[in-house]
Amino acid sequence: MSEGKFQIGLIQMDSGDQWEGNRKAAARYISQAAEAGASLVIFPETVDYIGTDFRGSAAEVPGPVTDFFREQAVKYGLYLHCGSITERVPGSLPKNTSLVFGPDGTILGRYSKLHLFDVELEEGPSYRESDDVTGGEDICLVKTPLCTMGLSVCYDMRFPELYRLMAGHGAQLLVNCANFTANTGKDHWEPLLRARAIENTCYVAAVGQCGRKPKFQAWGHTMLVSPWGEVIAALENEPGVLTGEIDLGKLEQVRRQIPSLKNVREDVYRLESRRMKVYPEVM
Ligand SMILES: O=C([O-])CC(=O)C(=O)O
Repeated sequence: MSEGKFQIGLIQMDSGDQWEGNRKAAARYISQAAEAGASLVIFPETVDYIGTDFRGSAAEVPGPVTDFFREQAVKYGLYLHCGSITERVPGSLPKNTSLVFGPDGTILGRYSKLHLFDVELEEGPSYRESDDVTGGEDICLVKTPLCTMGLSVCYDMRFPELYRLMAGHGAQLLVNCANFTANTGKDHWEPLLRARAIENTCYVAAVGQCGRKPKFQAWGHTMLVSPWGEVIAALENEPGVLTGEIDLGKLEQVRRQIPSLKNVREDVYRLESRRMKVYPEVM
């Protein structure tokens, strides 16, 4: 790995309702990503379970499911974002929670999906994620020796203020782990990802679920986008590993050309975060 450059491995999964099968697939893909030289591996949303009983499947975080990911991070000596897990929350609905592990197994960051997918589509079912899940409370930035990551999950992608806040606080890589619907994804997925990359001059790593889910067809199309907005690499709708290079030198080059993060008119308008957590926690 040369200065400011590293390989990232994005793992597109077709998770079902059996953790054992999902775990075996995850183990296989992570070994492929490590073999391809990835220093950071990222999984998609609800990696451990996709079925009809999210509440029943909820697990402790950290707990046995996330222990698997921690062990894999240590085994291969890499940074690992576990996608998200349905987190059991005593006395409340579960949360949709991500953990980031360091190569020594330390938890470096924790984020729960803020925006819940409560929508009515004309040509498709309606979704009420808030019937099953409760939203998180904090924005999450994770500083690692590789880069600074801003975390998000799926529908969060439609809320540009979240990403601008994370970029304004130092994010270089905006991560979205998703289980996007094909109905919306065919028109919205790529434009949203490229817009978040361009407007924030950040890399975007968006890691999807693929295949048929109980309520919808998942869109897949895991994608790595450059700070200039180019699609560096993408998958279609099969499970697998997408690898690509993150080059912070290129990011700086784009920011020198288009310093939009600096050209903000704070005298006219201002975005404010009430709850920003920066990991390792310094605030
Ligand atoms: O499932 C989600 O959270 C988001 C999604 O498909 C969309 O925004 O179209």
